[in-house]
Amino acid sequence: MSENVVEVRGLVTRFGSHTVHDGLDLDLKRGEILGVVGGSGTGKSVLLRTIVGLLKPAAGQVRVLGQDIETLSPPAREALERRWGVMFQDGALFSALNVRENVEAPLRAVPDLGPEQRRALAELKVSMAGLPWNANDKMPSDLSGGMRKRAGLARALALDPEILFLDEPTAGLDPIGADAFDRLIVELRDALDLSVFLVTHDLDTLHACCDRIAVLAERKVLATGTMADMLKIDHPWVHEYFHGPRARAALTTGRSKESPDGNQG
Ligand SMILES: Nc1ncnc2c1ncn2[C@@H]1O[C@H](COP(=O)(O)OP(=O)(O)OP(=O)(O)O)[C@@H](O)[C@H]1O
Repeated sequence: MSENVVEVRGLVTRFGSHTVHDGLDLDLKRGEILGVVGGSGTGKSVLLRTIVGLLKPAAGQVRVLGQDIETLSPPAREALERRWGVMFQDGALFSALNVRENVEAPLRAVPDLGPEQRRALAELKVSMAGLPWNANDKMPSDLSGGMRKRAGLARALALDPEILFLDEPTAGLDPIGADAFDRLIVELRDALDLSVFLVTHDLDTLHACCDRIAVLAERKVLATGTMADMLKIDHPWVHEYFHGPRARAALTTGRSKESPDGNQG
């Protein structure tokens, strides 16, 4: 039986009187890429932010790598937080730091790591994220959208995480850049034994990367399963999403899991 690296049980999240999740259950299994989909405003990003401890649930439990972040002492919480990396939608880079310095930022929390080692590790992650060597010295404002996302990914990989959280990694990328990013995610999962929680609207990404899909609707996870399972679900939004014109286009022209390795975008 595969181990769950994230377990969400009976989650309730609220902003004032607005209930976003009401009794939501979800698992992320070790080694899988889980695609989290749902209509706009269904709470995909809020779920991600709650799992990584940036938002406090109103009720329910979130366990990551077997631990409930809410119950941990500050040092234990920091130690747990180092075991995952998060890539936010816009890369969330520090605008006053160059790419290398952005990736070095989380490494500053590691004791006994000197400046030279920190620099070398950061440059390694920049290269693993598929950026050219000369990107290290560039400022975020000098990067294309795709390069900013890769820099955000490099920073998420800085501490050798076990879990990678990605919020809409291909949003705003052209199809070739998005295709390359999908392949990079799969390559990194395979090479680094990552478990990946991937929020997306991109049907091509679901086809190309995801082992399982979780659909958020009606304030909970309405269904989880493979793409084949999703195609059988008789719920109006799920049916429209997975059988609509864009879904058909993704099926016929989309990025297949079996595609040969590509270039960076
Ligand atoms: N900090 C906040 N304060 C108040 N409401 C919030 C806050 N963050 C999110 N919300 C609300 O929670 C709901 C879920 O937001 P969330 O960003 O998780 O949606 P989403 O599913 O990721 O949407 P999208 O696909 O459009 O990115 C929305 O109604 C949003 O307005």
